[in-house]
Amino acid sequence: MLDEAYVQPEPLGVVLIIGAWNYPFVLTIQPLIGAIAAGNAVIIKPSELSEKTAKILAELLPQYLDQDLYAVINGGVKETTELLKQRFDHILYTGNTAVGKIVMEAAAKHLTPVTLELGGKSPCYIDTDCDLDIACRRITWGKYMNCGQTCIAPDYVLCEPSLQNQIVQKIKETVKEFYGENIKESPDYERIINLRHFKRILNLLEGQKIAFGGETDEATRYIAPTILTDVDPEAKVMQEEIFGPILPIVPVKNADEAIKFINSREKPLAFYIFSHNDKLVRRMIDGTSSGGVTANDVIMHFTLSSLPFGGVGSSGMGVYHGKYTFDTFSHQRPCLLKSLKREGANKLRYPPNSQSKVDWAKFFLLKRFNKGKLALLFLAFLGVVAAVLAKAGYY
Ligand SMILES: NC(=O)C1=CN([C@@H]2O[C@H](COP(=O)(O)OP(=O)(O)OC[C@H]3O[C@@H](n4cnc5c(N)ncnc54)[C@H](O)[C@@H]3O)[C@@H](O)[C@H]2O)C=CC1
Ligand SMILES: CCCCCCCCCCCC(=O)O
Repeated sequence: MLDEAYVQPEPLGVVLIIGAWNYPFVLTIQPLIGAIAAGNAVIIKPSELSEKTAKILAELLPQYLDQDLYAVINGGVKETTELLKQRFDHILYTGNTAVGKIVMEAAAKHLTPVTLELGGKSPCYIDTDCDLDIACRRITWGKYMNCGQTCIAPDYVLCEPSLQNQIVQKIKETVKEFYGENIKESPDYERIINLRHFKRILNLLEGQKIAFGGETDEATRYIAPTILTDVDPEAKVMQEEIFGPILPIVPVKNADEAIKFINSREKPLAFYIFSHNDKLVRRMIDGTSSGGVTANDVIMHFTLSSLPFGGVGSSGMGVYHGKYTFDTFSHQRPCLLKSLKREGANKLRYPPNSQSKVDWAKFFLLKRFNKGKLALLFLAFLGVVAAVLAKAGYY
């Protein structure tokens, strides 16, 4: 009661931020802002795949930030491997799970804490009690934005079989509304980052029932917005994160089967539920685990700086965004400031021990938690009297 207790955040030291290519600016600058706010020095390693952004970051940042404290290092696997041999005070890595393990292993050698922003297959459940027009419009936006190369894009849809054809029809109409008759010509429809990823995504289409889309062009790395129906949970397209504009629909009997389906797989980065039924939404949230959730929309939880963003299990560890970025890059140092006075009150914890000391300790430490409201009030009153007496110098 008479001491001062507080938490003082302190900078960790030197932070390494390793970014990914799909949103190359935001995925480096957003953590950088929090790391600076928390008082750290930072090394940024942008993705070599988005080479133009990497180059611009290396050109621009030194013009605005102290070069001794904030450095941009560009390079690929060789350079990053070399960087990871150094001792950092925190590493925030965004990218695929396999490399996440490499980063964590390298960090472990120096006991460096890590935040791993990884990926996964984010499911999207559409309930029968739902405004399908709105649901499909929002899903179309979140799935085909950046050509499906978004870590929290809805990876696949789970719904009752009766909804499948309606969903295909409505997404088809929305694609036309968003990108026009000739999607290839739309300035709003992107391309796949490189040939390796283009071929990887094409490979996922093999043997699948294409209900919409499916057109591709290797020369421009174009893959049309595509929907697959009646997808077998064992199919290749259901084994890895798609990270491209392909939306498989896996029919399930009901919400319970959807929950079981989700829980039988690795924990996803995001989970989306579309339903008018609030109870069902809560039940599905309670019955599953994922990095984050948005109900009746997709992607949007990422945009709230009041919410922590991050994965769980194989979709990552640790969180950032808003104040959470500051916390991630700080040590929360608990401080208790006592005075050298009032030594009498401390006798209770010093030897020699006695039953009466134990009884008093129990009274102060344990019993107060078991008291009713009146007793608590009385204890609070006693506390105030004790404090006043102590202040007045009687203690
Ligand atoms: N949780 C999140 O916030 C986000 C997660 N992602 C996930 O990232 C994945 C896509 O990114 P990637 O293709 O991995 O991006 P990437 O190929 O750009 O790699 C990410 C970073 O890891 C570095 N790297 C690659 N191989 C390495 C190695 N062997 N050793 C050390 N460093 C290495 C790269 O230089 C790059 O800076 C998807 O799974 C996606 O879901 C993407 C964006 C956001
Ligand atoms: C108001 C609309 C704002 C849309 C922002 C979308 C940002 C998506 C970033 C997803 C994260 C990622 O894949 O790296």
